[in-house]
Amino acid sequence: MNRELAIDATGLTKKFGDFAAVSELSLKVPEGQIYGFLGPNGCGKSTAIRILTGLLTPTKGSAKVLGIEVPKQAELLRRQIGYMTQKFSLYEDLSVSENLSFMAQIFNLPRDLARSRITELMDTYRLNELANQLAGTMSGGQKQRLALACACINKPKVLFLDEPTSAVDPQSRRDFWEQLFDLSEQGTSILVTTHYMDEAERCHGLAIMNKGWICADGSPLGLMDKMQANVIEIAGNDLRALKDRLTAFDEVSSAAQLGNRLRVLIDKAQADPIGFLQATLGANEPLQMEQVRPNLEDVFVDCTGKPLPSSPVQEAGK
Ligand SMILES: Nc1ncnc2c1ncn2[C@@H]1O[C@H](COP(=O)(O)OP(=O)(O)OP(=O)(O)O)[C@@H](O)[C@H]1O
Repeated sequence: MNRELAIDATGLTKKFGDFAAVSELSLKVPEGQIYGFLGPNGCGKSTAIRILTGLLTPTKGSAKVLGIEVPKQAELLRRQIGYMTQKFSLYEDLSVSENLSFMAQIFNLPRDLARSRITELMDTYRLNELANQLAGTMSGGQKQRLALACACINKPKVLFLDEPTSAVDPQSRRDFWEQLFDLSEQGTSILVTTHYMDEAERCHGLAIMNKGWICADGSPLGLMDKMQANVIEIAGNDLRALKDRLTAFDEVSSAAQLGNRLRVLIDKAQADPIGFLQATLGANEPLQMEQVRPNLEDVFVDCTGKPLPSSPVQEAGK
């Protein structure tokens, strides 16, 4: 095992009956990095995380997290990781300090150590003034801070965060990411699922999943550079009709309106995308076209709109 990898998964597959929720997933997360896990709803991100945390047994494949094999050594691993799920994993009828004390008990922290750790976490995550408030009465942002504090009670070396920012405002999300970078600097490796492209851009590395398969993996900049489509923005009138016309062509993988512009993804096999569009639309249309830099949303749309690889697992299950 390469000790510089916090997560090292190869060929993980999870089937529920005949349905493969995760197919041949390989994922390498270097120690200390924040790795983003993206993909459409239902593509298998949470299932993959549940396998990596040792909560779910894969149908096929193996993974090592911190050098510990899952699911074989799941109990050993659980003491060294933190897991925050998308539905806040808090006890709503317990106060802030009671939630933290309860987590400390689950991890069998000695009483003195628990006390000092809880004090430290209440300071770090600005929970002191809320110590006696019931978790169920807190705002989304406050609950999120408490959930992160709870997930960190055992000073985890790897943190798994499943859509941790789905219920919080932009400022709270920003603060949350600053806290993740503090943790990363202290050596914690983080795998975080998100549907927000601004969050994805902050990650050191990204894996994008589609229908159980990883369809792209790399740094945000690397993924944008490698994208298999050029991006053209078209300004003009009647963009809804234009969109319908363009998406009928195989070369156009996506067209989406942004204000008074249409953002069009055109297969890189077309060496001259603007020339292609002009020829396609005819010379008498007064349209302004400009080739622009791809962003991560383009990468996401391009990658999740592609056909899936043929799956030996799915074929075997037929
Ligand atoms: N225990 C289960 N039994 C049967 N099917 C399941 C089970 N758990 C997950 N699935 C299915 O596996 C697929 C992947 O689900 P998963 O929750 O991993 O997706 P996700 O990428 O995390 O989605 P989201 O972004 O919406 O949270 C879905 O089709 C889901 O219905």
